[in-house]
Amino acid sequence: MAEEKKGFFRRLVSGLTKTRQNIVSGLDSLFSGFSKIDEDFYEELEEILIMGDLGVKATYSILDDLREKVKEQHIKDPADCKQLLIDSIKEQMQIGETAYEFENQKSVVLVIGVNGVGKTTTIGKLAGKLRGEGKKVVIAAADTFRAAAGEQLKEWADRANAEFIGGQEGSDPAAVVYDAVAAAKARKADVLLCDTAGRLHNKKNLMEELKKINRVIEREYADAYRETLVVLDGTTGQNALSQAKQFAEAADITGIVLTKMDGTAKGGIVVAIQSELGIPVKYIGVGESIDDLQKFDSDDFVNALFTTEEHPEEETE
Ligand SMILES: Nc1nc2c(ncn2[C@@H]2O[C@H](COP(=O)(O)OP(=O)(O)OP(=O)(O)O)[C@@H](O)[C@H]2O)c(=O)[nH]1
Repeated sequence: MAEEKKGFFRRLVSGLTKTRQNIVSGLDSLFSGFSKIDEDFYEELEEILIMGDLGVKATYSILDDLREKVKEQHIKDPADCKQLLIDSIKEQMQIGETAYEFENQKSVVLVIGVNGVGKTTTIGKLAGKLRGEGKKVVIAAADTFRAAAGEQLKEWADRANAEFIGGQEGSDPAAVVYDAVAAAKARKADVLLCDTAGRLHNKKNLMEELKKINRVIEREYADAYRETLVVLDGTTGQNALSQAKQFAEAADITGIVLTKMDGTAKGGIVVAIQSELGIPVKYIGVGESIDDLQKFDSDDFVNALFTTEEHPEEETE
């Protein structure tokens, strides 16, 4: 278990290389370049956090908290601020215990996201993870807007050895979910993963579609635990934050999956998303292969971001 956690942290650190270089190299020169903690110091820190995509709101809260800590503890040397800053970022992201109950009981997971964010890949990875734990998984291709999306999803379902239920292009997504629920019941599945639409330019249709799907699940599969995950592309920075806000208006989101965290210098967006929206980031994608989906832990994330080792051998605690 400890070995597993170590490997996991190492992968997280290497996945976050670009984000880490972006934020931490700036901070290192700030901490070593300033001889005292003055307004210029705070101004530069503000700029680094904003450029790192932590978002304006989270940045200001972190700065306020840091100023207070510096004052209370009579800190004079900028270098002594580093740990305080790490603590402030961690505190900013605290939104209570993140629950993964759907993994351990009969459940339906609706996965929402606009095209190209990594929705299909995420469902495939999640299916692979659950199958690895011996769970029975059914995947429903209820995003019937694009036939190619269904084909891709089927490939992932085959790879993960999960049951696949699809529909014709343009068919009713709720009908696909209906069929998938029937299949899940017949096979006594543990988790039903539903790929659903994410056409944000037509929020009213999206809301109607999700409502219809929800009605089918409530009627046909009332005893299943419900989870609604929004998939966001981490490389899109602030745009991901605004997508999350819009989806939160259209559905009861229970968690967020942030993908492509390995390919971006904008990983700081996870701080903005979690602290501004109060919706837990449950998983992050740090690569394209089936085991590149990790449960998100904000303390591990901040530790990985600030680690100075390229290949850490140590666990975080
Ligand atoms: N590096 C990296 N690439 C990812 C990750 N997740 C997804 N991708 C890649 O992003 C691209 C889009 O992923 P898809 O899963 O097809 O995205 P989608 O949201 O289903 O898009 P549509 O099929 O167009 O609806 C693919 O090339 C994936 O391999 C990740 O965590 N890291």
